[in-house]
Formats: sequence, C-alpha cells, structure tokens
Amino acid sequence: MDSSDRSLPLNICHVQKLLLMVNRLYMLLHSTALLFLFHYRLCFLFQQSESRESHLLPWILVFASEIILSFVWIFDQAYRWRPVSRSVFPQRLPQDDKLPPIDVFICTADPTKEPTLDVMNTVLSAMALDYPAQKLHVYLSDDGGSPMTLHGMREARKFARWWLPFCTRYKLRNRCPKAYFSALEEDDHSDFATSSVYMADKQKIKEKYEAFKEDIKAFRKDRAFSRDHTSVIEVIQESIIGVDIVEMPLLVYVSREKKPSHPHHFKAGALNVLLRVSSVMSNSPYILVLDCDMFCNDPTSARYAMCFHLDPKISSSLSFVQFPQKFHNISKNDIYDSQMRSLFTVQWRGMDGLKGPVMSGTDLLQLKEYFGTSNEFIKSLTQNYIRDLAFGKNTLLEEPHLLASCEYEIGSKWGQEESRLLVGFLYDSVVEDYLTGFVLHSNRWTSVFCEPPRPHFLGSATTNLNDVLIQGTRWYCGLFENGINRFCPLIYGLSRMPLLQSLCFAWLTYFPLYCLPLWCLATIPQLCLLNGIPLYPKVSDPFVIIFVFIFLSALLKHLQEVLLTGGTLHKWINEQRIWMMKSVTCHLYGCLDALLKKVGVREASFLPTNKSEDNERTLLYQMDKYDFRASNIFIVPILALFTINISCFVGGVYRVLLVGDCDKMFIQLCLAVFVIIVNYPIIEGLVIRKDQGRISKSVAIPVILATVVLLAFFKLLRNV
Ligand SMILES: O=c1ccn([C@@H]2O[C@H](COP(=O)(O)OP(=O)(O)O[C@H]3O[C@H](CO)[C@@H](O)[C@H](O)[C@H]3O)[C@@H](O)[C@H]2O)c(=O)[nH]1
Ligand SMILES: [Mn+2]
Repeated sequence: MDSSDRSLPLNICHVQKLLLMVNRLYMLLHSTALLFLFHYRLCFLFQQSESRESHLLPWILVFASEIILSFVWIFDQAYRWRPVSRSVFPQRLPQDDKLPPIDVFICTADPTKEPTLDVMNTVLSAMALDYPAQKLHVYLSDDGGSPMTLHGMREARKFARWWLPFCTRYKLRNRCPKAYFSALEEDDHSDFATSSVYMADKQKIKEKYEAFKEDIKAFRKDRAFSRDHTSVIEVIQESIIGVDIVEMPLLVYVSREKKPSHPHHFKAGALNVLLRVSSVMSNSPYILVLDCDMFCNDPTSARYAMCFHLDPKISSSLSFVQFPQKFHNISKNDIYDSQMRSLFTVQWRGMDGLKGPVMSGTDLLQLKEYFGTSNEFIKSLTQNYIRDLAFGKNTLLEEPHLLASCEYEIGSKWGQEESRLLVGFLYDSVVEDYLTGFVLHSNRWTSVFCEPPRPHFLGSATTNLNDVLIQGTRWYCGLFENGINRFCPLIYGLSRMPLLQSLCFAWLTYFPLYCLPLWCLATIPQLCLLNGIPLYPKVSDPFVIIFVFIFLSALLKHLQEVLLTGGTLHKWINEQRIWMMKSVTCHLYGCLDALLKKVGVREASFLPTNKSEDNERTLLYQMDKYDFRASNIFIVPILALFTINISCFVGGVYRVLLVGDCDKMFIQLCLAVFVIIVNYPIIEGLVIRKDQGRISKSVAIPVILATVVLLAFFKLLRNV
C-alpha cells in the first residue's frame, strides 16, 4: 500500500434515500389509520347501548389484540427509519505484517446431530482463510467431549497439509472442501479452471479428500452429548516429527470439563472457555465466532471485517462486525422462511443505520480490551501478542486445563455484567448472542453489518416444520425472557441507548407476543360470525375504509419488502403462513417457557438443531411441501384453529343467508376466508397428499371432531 492510499476510507456507509422516504411515508399513513381505528373502538366502548353490553367481552379481546399488534408494529418501524448499505475496500488494508492476529472459535456439541465430517469442513474452511497463517488460530470447542471429533481434528490437520496449499496456489474462493467438491464443474471460479495442471491437482486432492472422508466415517460411533467428562485440550499437530513444510494456522481442540452438578451455560459457556484457553495460547485481540455448521464460503471475510476494526473513525467504539447468516440449503420459495429474510435483510440493515445490528451467530469481535481488565487472570496476561510455539510440543498444558474446568468459574463473574464490564459472553439467556449484543450496545459500544455480495459464511438452516418450531420455541423463549427480566429494552435499554435502537431491541424481545393477537383473531371474530355478533363496522359505514386500509397497507408493505429483497409472490404468502403457524405455536410456547422459567418451574435448555440431512425430508422442502410429521403440540393447535375457521365460515355463510345481515358480518367473513386461503396447504396435507409428510389421519380425525363438537356445543349454549 502506498501512502496516498492511506487517505482513502476502508469502508463507506450509504443511506438508502428512496427506501427511507417510502418507509417514512408508509409510517405516516399507517399510523394515522391506526389512530382512527382506536377512535372507532373507544367510541364503541364508551357509548351507552344495548349492543355494547352483550358484546363487551369479544370487543375488548379484539381491541386488546389490535393494541398489541400496533405496539409490535411501532417497534418494527424503528428498523425502517434509516436503512443503510455499506461498501468495503479490503484492497486498501495495510500489508499483512501490520494486520492484527485473529482467533477463530468454532463450537460443536453433539456428533450425531452435527456430523463430524461437516464440522471438520468448517474447521478446514476457517484454516484456509486468506490471512497470514501465523496470525490465524483455530479453536474448536467440543461440548460432546467426543473421541470422534478429536480424531476428526487430527485427520483434518493432515488433510489441511494438502488442502491449504491447493487453495492458495489456485486462489480458490470456495475453501470448504465439501462445498468445493460438490459444486458443479461450471461453478468452478478458479482462474485456472481450464488449466490441465489444475485439473490434475484437483483430481489428486479429491482423492485425498475421499480418503479423509472414509477415515472419519470408519471411526467408531460413540455416545452423543455427554454431560459428564473431563477436559481434553490438544494442540493438533503432525504426528511425523519434523518441520511442517506448509505454514499452517494453529489448530486446537478444546473439550471443557462437564459435570451434571455444574451448569455449563451451553454455547456461551463454551465460548467463555475458549476465551480463557486461547488467552494463554494465542491471545489475539480479535475473535471470529462460528457455529460448527457455518463454513467460510469466502476467504476474505476476516479482511472485510478488518476494514471496520481498523477504521480509525469507528474502531474505538466498535465491538463487533456482524455478517448475515446465510444458508446453503434454502429452496426457492423457502416455505418455512428458514432464511429469516426479514431479519437479515430489512431489519439488520435498518439497525445498521442506527447503532448497529444485534449479534447473531457469525461475527468478528473485539473483546479483549474491556474483557481483559475485568478478570484477575486475564489482567496478568501480557497484552503483547506472541505465538508461543513451545505449546506445539507440550500436550499436557496445565494452565488451559484449569481454565477449562467446571470449578474455575465458581465465585467469579464469568457470564455476567458487572459495572458496565462484560465478562465474556453472558449467561442469563439461551440467546447469548442477542443478550451479549444488547448489553454491549447498552454500554455505548456499536456494531456494523457487513454484507458483501457473495455470502461469506453458509450454514444449515432447519428445513422441516418440527425442527423449525422447536428452534423457534428456544429462540422466542430466550428473546421474551429478556423482555421481562432486568434487561428489558424499554427500561434498561432506553436509559442507555438512543430511542430507536432500543425500540429495535424491544421488537426482538416482544414479537413473540404475536401469539396473543393471533390466537384471538383466529377464534373470536369467527365464533362471533357464527353467532351473528358484529365486531367490525358495516360495509356501508365509512369506518370500514380504515380497516381495509390497515389490512392492505400492512400486506402491501410486506410484499414490497419481499420483492425488494429478492423474494417472489410465493415467498410472500409463504411468510404470511409460517408467521401464522409459528405465532399460534412456538411464539406461545416460547412465552410460556420464559414465564415458567421466571417463576422457577422450568430450567433453561438448549437442544442443538439437527444438521444432518435426511434426503426424503429435504426433498419435501425443496418441493414446497410442508412436512406435517411434527410433534402433536404443534399440529393440534394449527389443525384446531383451521377447523374453527372453516366451520365458522360455513356456519356463518348459512346464518347470513338466513338472516340477511351480510353487511354487518362482511369483514368477519373476509377474515375467515383470508385465514383459509393463506393456510390452504393444510387442506392439501389433510385430503390431497399421499406422501409421508401429510397430516396423519389418526391425529386429524380426533382433533377435527373434537373441535366441531365443541363449536356445536358453544352455538347451542349461546342460543339457550
Ligand atoms: O451446549 C451447547 C449447545 C450448543 N452449542 C453450539 O452452539 C451452536 C449453535 O447451536 P445450533 O443448534 O446450531 O442452534 P441455532 O438455533 O441454529 O443457533 C442460532 O441461535 C443460537 C442462539 O440460540 C446462536 O448461538 C447461534 O449462533 C445461532 O446460529 C452450535 O455450533 C452448537 O454446537 C454448544 O457449543 N454447546
Ligand atoms: Mn445452527
């Protein structure tokens, strides 16, 4: 780099002006309409009339739902206030010898749900990052304490001797071996794709990879996710004594000690052990955190992140650079919204325009600075970076074992926030990333969202209904509990960060409350339709325009965002549907779990998601067919609510034809029709589909019968 370059910025932030104007105009119109709606509801509640007396309860419930929806809507607008995008110029970074060292942390927990070969692919992709090898250190935390994983690491280290030089020689962009070898020939973006030497080399490496794969497969399978094992720490190195010809990043296997009697705090606990262990080995000022399934899909990510950490204008307050979570197994119409489109496009970009996004999975952090002073042990460490090669020869490593033991944290502040200092990743919640990011922001740290055109990390998304809803239950419990504990964004946050930023956090903790209005609006208006109780204005009443406007404006805004972020009309309706399904199931269970935990009836739990592929189930997802083989606690409410909507619609039409009050009941009829149309795949699953993923008759028949009988009973009761 010559000195003239030094004046050029490493990154630029652009405000998206047109989008900003569209968003603010929408906010103005929609909020005005909401005010009219409140006016309409309040007028009814305060009027003196007979109809008010008999319809009070359903009116209050529907109004309460509208109030909750409006609040969640207001929080959601904070993301749309100032959307930005960024350009990054890694070519302007200082030379390699001036780059700071990085420790990469990868977590795995369970070799049955997280296949060892895939974890090793992530490890290899991280080792192959385009970064000076002496400045890169890769640590794998294995919470399963599995010999299979340790064996995998040794084999991966051997394979890396071939793989890393191959990647650099041919400047590969795709440095995850599995992804590289499974990519189609046309996708080979190497500049050498047509050279015969390259093809020959590729073939040779492919054979080595196959052998490596076989080796891992052949190793005996063992028990998974043990909660009781001693610590194992090993610097992985070549067994053949002698100098490595290839310079390689340091590779360390860490399995912390676990005892059933000691809480291990899941991923946050694992990361904190890595923070301690790495600090006596490589002690880099920056860490890159990866889940075991999030392989590096582009070797330049660390350099991209450095464009922010080394930018003098922002680096002093910058705590982490967040990359969007992207997944390698997303289908075109993504029926479960496994990619979380809105979060990683609309919402994180919006927060980036405020004080920065929430921490979510894959990120590069600057932690040591304030983390160092908060702990006696770390304080004693030298801040200067030395890669101590002596560790390479010493496998006993007394100190790291102490740091990875269960007892080490007893009586310490690890996992807590103490007078504005965070000691590692926080333990108070199963969404440790959300909470740690939130508390960092509360302490005036900022973050940035780094979204290069090519996805830099790719993970495995959950792609069947059951996994999606189980993962959702864990997340929404974790998020909601942060809305009702001392970290409430509207109290703790509001006094420590700007209003809009705390509203963004408030949305994250309170959107699980969608369960209340969705349950309400899927039942009350329908039951009232059956019994001829109007809850909305007549078609001839001008107020009907307000309701229609709010409904359409919400749907159209959502559609605009889906289309703008690369989605299709199909994707839009899929998002509407999965939002309804999730709201009435995992949002509800998440909130209940959080409440039960608060009163002390339930313990925190973290079931890692399944990352191994099941071909038959994957195929269903790829074909846009819902996999209804989910637990009954999810299927029963979905089915019961759907039955209520269909039966009440049929009963409602019959009643309207008999009585002739269509204009009074019109909106309620429309609401039921909307629910039925959006959830049409349930009918398919019930009566049309013949495949494995259809709704099982043995569940469906009793649920439908019971619902219809209850409805009939309810109708009779009203008529008495
Ligand atoms: O006791 C545990 C449990 C999990 N993990 C690891 O944590 C990571 C995330 O677990 P996963 O099952 O993939 O959960 P997800 O819901 O997919 O993870 C998302 O949500 C988590 C918070 O709930 C974040 O920590 C993750 O970064 C984010 O990708 C994986 O690498 C696990 O191996 C551990 O190391 N120890
Ligand atoms: Mn995951």
